[in-house]
Amino acid sequence: MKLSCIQTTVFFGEPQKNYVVIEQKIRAAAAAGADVIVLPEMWNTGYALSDLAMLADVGGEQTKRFLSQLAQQLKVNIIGGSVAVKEEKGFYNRTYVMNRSGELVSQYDKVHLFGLMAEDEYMQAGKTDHVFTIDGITQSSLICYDLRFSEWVRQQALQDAHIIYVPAQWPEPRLHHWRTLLQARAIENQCFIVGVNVAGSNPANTFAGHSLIINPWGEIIAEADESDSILQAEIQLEAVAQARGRIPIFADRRPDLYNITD
Ligand SMILES: NC(=O)CCC(=O)C(=O)O
Repeated sequence: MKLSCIQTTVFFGEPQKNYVVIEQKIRAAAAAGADVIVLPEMWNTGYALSDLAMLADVGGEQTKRFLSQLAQQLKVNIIGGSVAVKEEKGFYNRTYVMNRSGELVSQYDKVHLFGLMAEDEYMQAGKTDHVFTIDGITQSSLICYDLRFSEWVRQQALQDAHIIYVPAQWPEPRLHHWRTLLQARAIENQCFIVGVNVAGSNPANTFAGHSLIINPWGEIIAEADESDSILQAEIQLEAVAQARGRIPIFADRRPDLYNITD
C-alpha cells in the first residue's frame, strides 16, 4: 500500500486558495501512484478561528463534493485531513474519508480541543471515534492534539486499526513531542502511525513540518523536513502481525487492573 502525505503551507483564512493548492497536490500524489492520500489539519481555513463564521464550510458540503470528485476521478482513497465545518450547533474540526469510488466512508470530529491555540473557545468537540475500512484494511484517524491521549489512540488499536493517521498543525517548538509521541504510539499499539503536519507559519505559530510514516516496530520509514513536500512510502501491512506476534502486548494486557476512568 502506497501512502502519500501532503505536507503543505496553509493560506491563513483563504479557503478558496487552499482548495486550489490542495487539488494540485492531490493530483500530483495520485499521478505518483498513491493508494491513500492524507491531508493535514484545518487545511481549508488554517487556525483563523475568529473568522470561522465567514470562512468555515457550511455543513462540509464544499469539501465533501471536492474530495469525492477527486477520489472518484483519480481512483484514490483520501483521508481528508481536517477542515473547519459550520453546523447548527457550532464549528467542528472535521475529517472526511473518501474511498476510490468517491464514497464518504467515515467522518470524525476532533475530540480533544487544544486550549493553547484557543480551539476550545471557538469549536465544539466530537464525541465518538471512527474506525473504517478502505481497500479491505481496518484503519482510523485522529486529529493533532488527540495524539497526546494514549487511551484514545489505544481505543483505535483495540478495534484492530492497522494504520492510524494523525493530520496536524503542530508548532515547531514542540517538534520533539510530535516525533516522540508518534513513535511511542506506533510502538505501544504495534500499528502504523502516519503523522501529516503543515509547513510554513501563521500569525501566531511556525509549524514543524516533519510529517512521519512509522512502522509497528516504531521505526521511521519516511520523514519530511520542514518545507512543503509530498512524503511517500510503501508500507507492508504484514508488519502489524509480525510485531504483535513477537511481543504479544494485546494478549498480555491486564485491563482488569487498569482503572483509567479516574
Ligand atoms: N492543532 C493542535 O491540536 C496542536 C497540538 C499541539 O501543538 C500540541 O502540542 O499538542
